Amino acid sequence: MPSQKTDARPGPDSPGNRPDSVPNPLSVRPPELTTRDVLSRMAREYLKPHWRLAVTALLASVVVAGATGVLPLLIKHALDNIVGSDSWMLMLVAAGAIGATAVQAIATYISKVNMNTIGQHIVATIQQSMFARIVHADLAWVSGTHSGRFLSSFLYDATRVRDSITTSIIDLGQNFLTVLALIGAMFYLNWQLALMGTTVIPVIAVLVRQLGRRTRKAAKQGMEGSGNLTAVISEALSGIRVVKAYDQEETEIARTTRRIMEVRHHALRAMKSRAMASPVTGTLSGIGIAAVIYFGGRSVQTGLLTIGDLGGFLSAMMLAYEPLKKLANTQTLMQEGVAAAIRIFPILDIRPTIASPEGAKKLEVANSAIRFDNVHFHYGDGTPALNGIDIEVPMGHTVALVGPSGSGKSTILNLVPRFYDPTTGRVTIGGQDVREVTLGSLRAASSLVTQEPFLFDDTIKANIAYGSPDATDAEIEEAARNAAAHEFIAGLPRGYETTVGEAGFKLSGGQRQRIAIARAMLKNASILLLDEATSALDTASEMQVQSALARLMQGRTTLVIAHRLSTIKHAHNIYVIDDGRVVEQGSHEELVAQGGLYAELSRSQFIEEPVAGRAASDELPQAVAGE
Ligand SMILES: Nc1ncnc2c1ncn2[C@@H]1O[C@H](COP(=O)(O)OP(=O)(O)OP(=O)(O)O)[C@@H](O)[C@H]1O
Repeated sequence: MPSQKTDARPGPDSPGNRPDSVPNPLSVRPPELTTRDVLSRMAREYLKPHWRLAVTALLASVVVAGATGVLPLLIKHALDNIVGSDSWMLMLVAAGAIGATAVQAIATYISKVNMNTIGQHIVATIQQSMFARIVHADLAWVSGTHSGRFLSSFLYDATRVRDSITTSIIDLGQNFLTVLALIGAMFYLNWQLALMGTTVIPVIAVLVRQLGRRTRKAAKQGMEGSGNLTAVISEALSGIRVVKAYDQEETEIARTTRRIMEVRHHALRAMKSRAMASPVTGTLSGIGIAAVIYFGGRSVQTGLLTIGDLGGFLSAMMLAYEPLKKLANTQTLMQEGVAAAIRIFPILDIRPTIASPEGAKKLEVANSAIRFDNVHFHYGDGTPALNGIDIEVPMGHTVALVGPSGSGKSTILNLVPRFYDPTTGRVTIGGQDVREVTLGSLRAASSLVTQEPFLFDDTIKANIAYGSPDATDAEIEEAARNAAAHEFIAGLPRGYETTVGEAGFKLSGGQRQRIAIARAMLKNASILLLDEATSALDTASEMQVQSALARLMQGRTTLVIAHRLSTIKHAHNIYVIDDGRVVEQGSHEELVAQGGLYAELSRSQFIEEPVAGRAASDELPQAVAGE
């Protein structure tokens, strides 16, 4: 489980002070891919697995196109036979028209159902693989990106990719073939008129291509805007208490409104260039039809064409108008899909650097002693956090990390389960480099209890059993008893089946802590990583949490970040960290006697504690050390 503290780090949380736009790794990547690259990758990854459905849809499209292409010829015969008064032939032509439209309807149904089936598979596949990539990605990458942006990619970008793939098959396939069949019919009826009527098509193609480019740009900006919008909304909602406490509702509304307006602006631009496709196609087709009416009409008058030829020809042109318009829209829709895919691909391409090396063995936990050997570490942005750390936690011992805020304590803790890897130096457990064992066995060997434990929106039972899916009810209850949580859980209306609500909101801080301790109890790992709670629990609650922790520490190799020195007086060893270095180490008494940083911290806390009403917790250190 990622440390809450680390995740919460980006950005100060004082409202009104934040930049309007948080850097977004999803948009920072330059879109160096061409439309062709994107389309061929989309086809390879999403269409290929469903090629049978796609081929059936395409065959159905050929039938639709063929049946549509026959209609102008039937109209020609109908008109010629009206003039020639052949009622038998007329009936036959009418029957033919019914047959052609019926075939067209059935084939359209088949192609639509197939393509929509593919479309749903595509969305599900994209969302599934995106989520898997994000969950497996390095913590540094995930915590550097606002979750709202992932949500926007999940919800909007994935469906846009689906739409562009399904549309390109239906429209490019069916409409293109239909237009082709109708052009064929025109040439069959009269090639000179056909040449005249189709000269507008290349002009339409060029103009529509231009519009497609504009749509893609607007769509890309719109998607980035949607990402920013989901980010600000989810941030405002998750920090709603701070928003209210600082009376910043209006600021948040204004910030979100700016984002909404931005999205609206881009959506309108995309819509306008998309909407332009229809009038462009319509006007140019109209010019073509007008030319055919005039010159075709003249040919009928001079006897070069029959009335059927002209009627059939005009109906072919009219029938071509709708698919031509859709074909024009396809270009813009496809460009929206390309823009969405360009945002999705970087997520799908994430390869975690923190992973099990090939052929790695499982961690042997018979000896769970932890060692940090000359560990240096800096974060991705270059911030040096650790400068040559040497720490030893003998098996079964409790070692505490103490130091001013920002000195590097959490960073040290995060290196044990490999949330991050040292820049140089190494971390070992029982002599095994943590980078050389399987990640699964490493994470299974340790339990992490954070300052503000995260609870899922699920039952208390499921929260305790998180990470121990095979635990029986009796084991869950035993863990809760050891964590001093059973009593309050049993007092809840639905006991262990009570849902804790979004992020455990309905429970008190101390109760949440004890559920997290029960979770760690149940996991029963030999290493315990503890970021001690600083939140002001009331004295009774704090005593319960502390005694639960003391039981949890018993017999485990424990590395604890101590914010309150009274609780670690009896730790086996205390390391004082300052500016990413170990500046002092020893027992509480030794460190106090040294008169250094620890003694200073100790003095300041001694002065503050009675004020904070925490005198009672001084009774606890013996229990906390688990001795
Ligand atoms: N994700 C991060 N990206 C960049 N810098 C970070 C990140 N997390 C921590 N830092 C920086 O690394 C240094 C050490 O931070 P760390 O959280 O380890 O300190 P800490 O001793 O645990 O502080 P505190 O007691 O306030 O929790 C600080 O300068 C901090 O600003």
